[in-house]
Order: sequence, then C-alpha cells, then structure tokens
Amino acid sequence: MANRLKKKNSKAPSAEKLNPDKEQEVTIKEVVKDERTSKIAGAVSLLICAFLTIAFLSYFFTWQQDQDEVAAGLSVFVRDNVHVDNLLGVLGAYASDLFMNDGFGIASFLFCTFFFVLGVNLLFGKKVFNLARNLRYLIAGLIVLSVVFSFFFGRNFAWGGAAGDLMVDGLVRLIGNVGTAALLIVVFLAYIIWRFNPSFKLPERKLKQQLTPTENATSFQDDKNIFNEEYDDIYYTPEESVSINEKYATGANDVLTNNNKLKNDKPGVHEDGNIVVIMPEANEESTGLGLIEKNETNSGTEMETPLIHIENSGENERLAKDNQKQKKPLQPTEMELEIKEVIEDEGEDEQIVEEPKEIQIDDHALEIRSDELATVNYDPTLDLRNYNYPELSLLETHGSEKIVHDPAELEANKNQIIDTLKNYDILIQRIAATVGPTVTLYEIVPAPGVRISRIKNLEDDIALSLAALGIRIIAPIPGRGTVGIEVPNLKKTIVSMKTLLNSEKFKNNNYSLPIALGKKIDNENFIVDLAAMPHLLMAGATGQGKSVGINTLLVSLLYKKHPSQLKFILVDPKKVELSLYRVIERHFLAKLPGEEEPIITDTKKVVHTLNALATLMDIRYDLLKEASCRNIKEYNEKFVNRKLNPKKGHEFLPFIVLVIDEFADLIMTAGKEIEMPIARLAQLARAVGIHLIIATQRPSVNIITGTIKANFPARIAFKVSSKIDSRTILDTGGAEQLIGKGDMLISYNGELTRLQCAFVDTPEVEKVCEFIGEQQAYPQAFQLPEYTDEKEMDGKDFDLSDRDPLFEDAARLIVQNQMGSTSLIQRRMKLGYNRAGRLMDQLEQAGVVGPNLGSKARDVLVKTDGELQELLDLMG
Ligand SMILES: Nc1ncnc2c1ncn2[C@@H]1O[C@H](COP(=O)(O)OP(=O)(O)OP(=O)(O)O)[C@@H](O)[C@H]1O
Repeated sequence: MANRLKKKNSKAPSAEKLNPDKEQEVTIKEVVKDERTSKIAGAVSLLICAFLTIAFLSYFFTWQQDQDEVAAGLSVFVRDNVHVDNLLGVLGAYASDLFMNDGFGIASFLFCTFFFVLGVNLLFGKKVFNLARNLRYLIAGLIVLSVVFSFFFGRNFAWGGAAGDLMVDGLVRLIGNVGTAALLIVVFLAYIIWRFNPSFKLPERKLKQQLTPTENATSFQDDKNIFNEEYDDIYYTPEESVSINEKYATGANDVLTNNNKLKNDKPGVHEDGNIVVIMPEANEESTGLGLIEKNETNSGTEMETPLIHIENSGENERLAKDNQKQKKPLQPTEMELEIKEVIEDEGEDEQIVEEPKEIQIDDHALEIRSDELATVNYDPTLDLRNYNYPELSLLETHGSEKIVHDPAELEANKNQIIDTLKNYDILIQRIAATVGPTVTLYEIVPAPGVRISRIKNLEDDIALSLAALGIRIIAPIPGRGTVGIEVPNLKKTIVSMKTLLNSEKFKNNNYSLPIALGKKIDNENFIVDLAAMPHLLMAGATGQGKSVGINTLLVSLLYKKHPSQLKFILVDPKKVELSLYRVIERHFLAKLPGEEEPIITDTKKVVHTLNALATLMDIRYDLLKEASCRNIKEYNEKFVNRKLNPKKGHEFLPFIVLVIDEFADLIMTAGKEIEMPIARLAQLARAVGIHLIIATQRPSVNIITGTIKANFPARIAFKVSSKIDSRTILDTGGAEQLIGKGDMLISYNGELTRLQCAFVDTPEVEKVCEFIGEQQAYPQAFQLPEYTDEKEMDGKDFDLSDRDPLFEDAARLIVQNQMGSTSLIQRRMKLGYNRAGRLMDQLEQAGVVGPNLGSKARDVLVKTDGELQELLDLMG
C-alpha cells in the first residue's frame, strides 16, 4: 500500500498533462488584462445600470400587480402563464422586487449610480470617478436611507425594503419611537453633509462696498466649499485636495502670467469690478493673490464666483468660460497658440567707436617732467594714440539672421505637446511659443490642479513622445510659474558675431570687460561683463562649439578694448586653436620675460606663467594697498587723475585675461602644480583685474575639482555626453540635452539661461587679428614678473660668484632710492616676494644694506652710485 502511494506521489506529471493547464491560465490572465475586456465589462455595467433604473422606476407602478407572481421566488422564470407588468418583464419584476422589496427600498437606486460609475471607469479605461469613494457612499447610503425611508414613510410601499424595516424594528425596540426619530434625523443630516458638503450661508445684510482682507479670506473659504462640492466626483481624488485650492484659485495661472500686474494689486474692490483677495492656501508659485469677480445673482444678493483673468472684461468672460469647461478639456487644435514677439536689437551698421575720453591730451603732455605731478589727466592710450579699433566690416553675417516662424511646425509641435500631455492626464490651459534661434520655447500653463512636479517627472516620456532631440523641460520656469518645453527648430538660425557687436547693448554699455556671448531664446542679446563674473568655466564635448565660444569672447574684447587697457595670456596645449592671435602679441598679449612664444603650449611654462601671474597679483595688491584703493578701477582712476606717483612704482594697470583652452590636459600632466595657483588666482585676482577663462572638453570631477568649481561661479556648458557631466559643470542636468553647434547653457548669477552662442568663423578672427597686428605696436609684449622655480633656488648658499642675475640691478635700485626695502625690489623689478627677499639677503652679505630691522627698512650702507660701482668691480 505504502509503496503504491509512494509510487503515486512520486510519479511526475507528464508534460502533456501540465501544458494545457498552463496555457489556459496564461490565456485567462491575458483576457482579463486585455483592455477590450475592460471595455466590454464597462458596457455591461452600464447596461445593468440602465436595466435596474428602468426596472426600479417601473416597479413604482407595477409592484402591486407583479408582487404575487414574483413572491414564489426563482420559479417565476420557469413557470408557465406568468404575467407581469414591469416594463422589463419577468427579470425586471423579479430584480426590482429583490432589490426594493426584499432589499433596501428606494435606496436601491444607489446601486444604479454605482454601476454607472463602474461602467464609465471601465469603458474609458481610467479613473474618471473615484470608485472607492462611491462604494463607501453606496454602503452608508443603503443603510441610512433604507432605515430613514422605512421609519418616516411607513410600510404601505417598500420605502425602506425588508432591510430597512428590519433595522427600524430593532431600533424602535432599543430606543423607542422618539429616540429612533431623533437618531435618524441626525444620521440623515450627517450623511447629507458627508456626501454633498453643502454650504450654509447667512444672508448678507447689506451690499459691501469694501472687503477687508479677512472678510475676503472668509468668503473665499465659503466658496471653496461650493467648489469642492461641484468637483467632488470629478477628476480629483482626496489626495489631490490641495490642488482643489489651486483649481478654485482660478486666477492661479493668471496670477502667474500676470505676475507684475497682480503684485501691485491690493485686496479690495477694483474699478473694473474685480475683487482681489488674499488666498490663504494659494500654491507656492503664485503670488498669493487671487481674483474673485463680483456677480449679481438672481436673488439680488452679491455672490463671489471664481474669475480667471483680469486684463479686460472680454478676456474675463472667455476665460471664465474656459474655467467652466474644465471638465471637458479642449482639443489640441481648439487651443490657440500664442506666439510671443521676440526682441530684436539691431543697431545701425557702423563702427564701434572708442570709449569717450574725459580729456584729450596733446603731444606736449608727454613732456611732463616726472618729478612734478602734472595737472592734466594721464591717458594710458597715448603710447598707441593712433590705434584704430577693428571695424565691423571685418566680420561676416552668417545666414539670413532673421528668425523664421514656420506656422506648420509650430502648430504640429503644439498639438503634439498637448496630445502627449493629455496621454499622461495632464491638461493645460494655455500655450504660448517663443521662437528662438535654435529652439522654440513652448510655455504652458497647466490646468489648475495639475502638479508641476508630475510634468517634470515625465520629462523623458514626453521627450520620447515628441520624438525630438534636445527637449528640455523647465518646470517651473523660475519667476513665471509656467512650465517650459524647449523643442529644437527644424531650421536653425546662426547668430552672427557681427549682429551682436552691432547691437545697442554692446555699443553702449559701461562694462569693464564686455563680452557678447549669444542670444537668448527670446532673441535678446546676452551681453555681460566678464569683470563682474569674474571668472568663467567652459565645458563641452568635442565639436560642440567651445573653440568658437572662446573666439567669441576674445573678439568681443578686442572690439571694445584698447591695447593699453587689456592683455591676454593665452594657453593652448592643443597648439592650433589660439595660434591665430600670435600676430597681436605686441598689442594685446602678455608673456614671461625672455620667452619666445607668445602663446603658451608647454605645461612647464604654464606652471611658470601661473606663478608669475600670482606674483603679479601680489604686486598689484601691494600697489592697491599703498594707494588705499579697493580695486583696480579705483586705482586706475586715481592714477589717471595723477594722484599716484609713478616714481614710487605706480603705473596704469591693464586688465589681464588668462585663457586656457584645454584645462584637462594641464591637470593630467601637472595636477596640483596647476590647480593650486589657478585656485589662488580665482579666489583673489578679481580685485586686481585678473580674470580667468578656462575651457575643457572633459568635465569630470577629477578635472573640475571642488576647489576649482567653488571659485568659478559663472559656468558655461555646451553639449556634453552625459547627465553626470552636466551636473559636474552646472550642478544640474540639462547640458546633455543640448543640440550642439553653439547651443549652450550658462549658469550665472544663480540663473540658468539657454543661449545660442554667437558664431565667428576662423577667417573672421584672422582678419580682426591682422587688422590689429598691422598697426603700430608696443616694442614688446606685456612683461609678466620674472618667475624662478623656488625649488631650484632653495638650499643654495650665497656665493658671490653665484649671485642672482638681477643682483646689480637690485643694488642700484636700493642705492639710488637710499631705501633698503624688499617690497621696493618686488614692485619695481616685478619680482615675487621670495626672490626679492633672497636678493636682499645677498645685498646684505655684499655689504650694500644693513641687517634686517623688522618692520622698518634696512639701512643702506652704500651712499652713492660711485661707491656701489667700486664694490661691484671688487666683486668681479
Ligand atoms: N555658435 C555656433 N553657431 C553655429 N555653428 C557653430 C557654433 N559653434 C560651433 N559651431 C559649429 O560646430 C563646429 C565645431 O565647433 P568648435 O570647433 O568650436 O568645437 P569644439 O568644441 O571647440 O571642438 P574641439 O574641442 O574638438 O576643438 C564648428 O566648426 C561650427 O561648424
């Protein structure tokens, strides 16, 4: 027996036997999941609703005739010669008797509403009504209403059905007739309040002329109740109740779009009849102001109803209608696309003129003796007084420049956006388009109640549905409260450098270092002051427009600055990108003393240059300190007004802009040696007019380190390959969705702006450089302070035959000035502190100066040039 059992249990079921079952199981699941099944179920449910409604209504008139027939139960379906009067025959008579007589009486109509709700939800495949809430209403309603009807209407008809009668009997036995009546009145009222939340309002005593904010807030609260009631079953789940406030606050989006107007509106009645109230629960993007329109009701009492817009009465009506239609969203094609006007700032085609000078100085100013301070202002441009600024004709206009609206494209995109959002149950109220050079910004006002975070979360799906590269969703647009969707234009417009340089904003600004970067989406020229930035970090994958961007910056500055006012230090490890600028070496470039190449390509030299720049920064800080100035602007002003003595080492300080084209290469080869001086310069150099522009195509965290990032508040990202890269540069995603070719995001002043970078082609840059290069120049490039590798010099004891090459110069300087000061050597010879200190030690050993006296200058032991010469001759 045991064996037999074992055998039976261990016998594996054959595959053939299993398969059919499995197949069947899968098929049933599929059938249940199939949307057609739910549609069919929905239709059946609606049919049941209709059937029950007709049967129940018919029951009122036929119950007496039919009750005998159906009293015998299910046999009515099989018995012969059964005659019923119910409109729906035997089944109608049986069902209505079952629900009304044997069930819950008139309350049975609630079953009809439940099947209706269920049917609609199944048929449309989404949660049109809240099923759970309706089920709660059904159960509570069946109990409460059946008892109430049974108790108050008696038993001559199935008012409360058998269930109602049974419960009434129990209650009467328990608490008597009076107790039951009292209890049922309370329960019934509670049910009505729970179900419909009616508003109880005392009649107004007199017409209000002026509402105080508190009164307004109360009115709002009341109306909100009416509103809740109106929308209770539709669209919104209880969790979305917060949104109901927004929905009620009809004005919310108008508040947002009309921010400026509304911000000025104070609570109270306005001339146009609108009343502004403070909305206690307005959503956070709104200003907290909403609008309520004054309306006369039939009864003549004043009532507040939600108003959408305030611009003018016609608009109000239209939007109020829109608001009423919220339950029925507009079709995409029905919604109008508002095309926003773009700003065009184009100046006349003329040459950019030199900044006006306060005083024109003629030749004799040069003859002013250095020992007496002149009364005429110093003009730093005098050395190259015939210098001509580059002409605009050297640049070209690329393409048509005019931004073309393609109505078909705009319409198609608009419809697709609306459709796509609708698929995700996001309804919108208004849509506007701003056509930019490369992308069009569709600005949408979501319907009240739609949470903006939902749109943001659906970014990828929406981009996929719109099937366009480079979709960026800005939800919400800061300060506007609308949601922006940027869609690339099929036909892109190139922004020419020439147009930007010809714009009024570029020609007439008082920026120290104006740079024309590009155009915003609304076509506004983006022109900023590099001196205010004060440094710029640029990143972008290869081929996305970085080099063009750097050229744009350099060309802007070349068009606006005189060689005496600005010097560039160009670092180009790739050797080819910036080589065009070598022809302006003696006008605009700065380099290390004795250095051949004007453009720095070698990493070791970059380290030297950066350290020399740091030394220059220290020297400039000393000068500023002596002149009691806080920054280069104040210092230069004082110098120009001849309040600073050039004999004491003061001089006009040009701005210095350091440009590094490929930062990653440098960091890879020199690491900290590069990072440290860059960080130090970035932290301190701004006040002394030294600004850095650093570009890299590898925006990874080991290149753009925390130290670097912290000191570069202004950052530009061209298209990058990943969201991580975008975060590394901008601290947010978005740059991976750009479309290349100069499409960029700039994070500046805490704002993220999408720009189309101005385009300047290499031949144009070449022409500009040649134009400058052909003109009279300084004898040599601007000399940076000498830099000697501290490590090389350290540990070497002073040996007279091995003295510093600058020993003699330093000795002469000290003797001539009769002042043994290290900072004098530093400033006048443009040396770093360490080297100047070492020179001073050597001078002490040679007997030129006395020992260190702490904060005081050392005594100078050699009194005349002749004495010094003798000493030097002795030293050999
Ligand atoms: N602002 C712009 N407008 C139109 N086209 C542009 C713009 N910027 C760049 N382009 C196009 O993209 C190409 C590549 O640009 P660019 O040489 O500046 O890239 P890059 O990022 O510097 O590349 P790499 O790192 O390899 O040097 C240009 O030749 C030009 O055709």
